[in-house]
Amino acid sequence: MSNVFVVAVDGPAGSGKSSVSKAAAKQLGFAYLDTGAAYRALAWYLDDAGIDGGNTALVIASLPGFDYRIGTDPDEYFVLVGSTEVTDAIREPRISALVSQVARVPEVRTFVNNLFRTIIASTEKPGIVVEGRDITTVVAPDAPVRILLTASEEVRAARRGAELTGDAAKTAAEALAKRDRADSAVTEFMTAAEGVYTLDSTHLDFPATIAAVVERVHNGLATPEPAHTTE
Ligand SMILES: Nc1ncnc2c1ncn2[C@@H]1O[C@H](COP(=O)(O)OP(=O)(O)OP(=O)(O)O)[C@@H](O)[C@H]1O
Ligand SMILES: Nc1ccn([C@@H]2O[C@H](COP(=O)(O)O)[C@@H](O)[C@H]2O)c(=O)n1
Repeated sequence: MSNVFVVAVDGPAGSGKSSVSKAAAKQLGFAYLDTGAAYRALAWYLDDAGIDGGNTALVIASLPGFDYRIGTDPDEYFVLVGSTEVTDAIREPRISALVSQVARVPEVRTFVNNLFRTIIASTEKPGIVVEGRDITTVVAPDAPVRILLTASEEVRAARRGAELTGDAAKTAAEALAKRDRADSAVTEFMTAAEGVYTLDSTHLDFPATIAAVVERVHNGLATPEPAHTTE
């Protein structure tokens, strides 16, 4: 049984899950697991093979051949499908537009969740920050620190838009809202589940958001596990 300290972070698209989680993991000396990358890599793999991601039977049949690896060192992040590095390719708007239809397939979710649990259990660092949409509720509901990282849709769109210019910014904002709508039909990440702390970064800058996550972890580390009693 692994003693790794799990920090579970969920939230909508563009809420800062990956950038904040990665930075927090670096500060804490923890590993970092980006779960969205697995869904993105599967969407890339299907697209590359010319398989329609909307064809559920074909998607399920493709799972045994999906050879996926991800780096969990926050300083050396990479994503591999077979021997192909897809770290950047899976961020392309084309893949973002395809990913939700793959993520809605229950067999896909079971497949990747098993992968995530294996990765978490084999972490060699004292802790791991795991981010996605259903980490606080499905993948690691018993994590000692569970956070729903959110921000208003306008602020998330503006932050994404700041990475782009002109029409690309508008298109990205629309794509972000569309993806949240599709993903919301499958997982609940707009409202925190019971016991999950909501961190709203709408009015927080990047360093303050990271500090808020790190502080929760320090508090969690300082809180002893409840004593087991025998009757
Ligand atoms: N508190 C913050 N203040 C300002 N910018 C922020 C803040 N948090 C995150 N950002 C910026 O917002 C953008 C989106 O963040 P990020 O890519 O980490 O989101 P995400 O939730 O992982 O998105 P996705 O689900 O689409 O992968 C990035 O440019 C990031 O640097
Ligand atoms: N736990 C998760 C994580 C992700 N998804 C799906 O993957 C897509 C990409 O995720 P990003 O975090 O990289 O934006 C996301 O839009 C979801 O469709 C998921 O279902 N569960």
